[in-house]
Amino acid sequence: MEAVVEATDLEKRYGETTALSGASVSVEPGEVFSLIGPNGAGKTTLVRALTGTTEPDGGRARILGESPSAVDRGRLGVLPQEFSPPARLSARELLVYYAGLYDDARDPDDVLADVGLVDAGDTWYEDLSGGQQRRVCVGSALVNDPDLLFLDEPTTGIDPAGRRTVWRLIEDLADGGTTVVLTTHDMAEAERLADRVGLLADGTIVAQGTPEALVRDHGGSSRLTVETAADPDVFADLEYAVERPDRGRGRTVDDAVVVRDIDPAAIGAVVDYLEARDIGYTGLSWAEPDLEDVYLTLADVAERERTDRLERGADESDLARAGETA
Ligand SMILES: Nc1ncnc2c1ncn2[C@@H]1O[C@H](COP(=O)(O)OP(=O)(O)OP(=O)(O)O)[C@@H](O)[C@H]1O
Repeated sequence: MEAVVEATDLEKRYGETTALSGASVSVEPGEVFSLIGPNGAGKTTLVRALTGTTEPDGGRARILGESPSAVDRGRLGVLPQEFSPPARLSARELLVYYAGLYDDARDPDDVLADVGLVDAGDTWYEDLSGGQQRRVCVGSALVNDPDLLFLDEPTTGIDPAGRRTVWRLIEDLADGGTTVVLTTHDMAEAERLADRVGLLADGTIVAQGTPEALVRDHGGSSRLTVETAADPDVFADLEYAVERPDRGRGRTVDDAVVVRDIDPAAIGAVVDYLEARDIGYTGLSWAEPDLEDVYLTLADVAERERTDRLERGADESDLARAGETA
């Protein structure tokens, strides 16, 4: 089956900044594909290159079998990260307005219901809460019942209940065959919605796969977190690896330790160990690795590689300068 989204080696530079450095991604019909990655990794730029709002400097992008700028706009839905509709139109009027841009649009009231805003339909956009505003924006990307939907951080600023409304909406769309590409910083969102996840770092996809495969390959081991100020050394006689929790980028916390690769059935033995040695603790929690662990591990590796590259670059230019003056 032909991919609905096909990006090959996309490059994009803004002056000195490289936003995309060979990003390749392929999304199958009906898939929900989530792009995750640190701030500035290039997610929005990739979405913009794929939706025809920015022209890449290199590589090739195709969506729905066409170049992004040539694709039938009636088949495409786009929610940009920054989107400011007219402030003095009500939620309903905005959806009516956007629906009017298409020949065969959905009933705006149905869209209003889908995004959970029937009660706020007559409120001016500027008087809606931030989360309600974002939901109207999500609705505006759906009015044409697109075959392919790009959502750039759709749930940012939306409260937990509203976020679930949007998640269910995306799930229903996917069940109905819509292909969805979404960017998010919410790992629970990616894990719940995405068939596949692509982690973008430094303008390139450093890992992609189903959430399960990514967790298996990069998530590390299960962990038992013990909230204690005790030094990890006091756990030396325990038959498990014990360390301070890593909060990413080399940062650790000092009021907890993590017991690695431990079966839930063995938690009792750890409690016995703590009690026998009179080691004070205020809580215990066990967790399997998840997408957040994958994210923290891979983003950390990418960041270290970037720093190394920058340092090597600085060394090389120092050498070149030294060569010039010699
Ligand atoms: N129009 C622009 N002009 C100049 N630089 C830009 C422009 N758009 C993006 N950039 C730069 O390109 C890089 C990638 O930005 P991009 O917005 O794609 O990242 P992102 O992964 O979406 O980040 P975030 O998670 O913060 O939304 C950043 O360094 C950004 O500053």
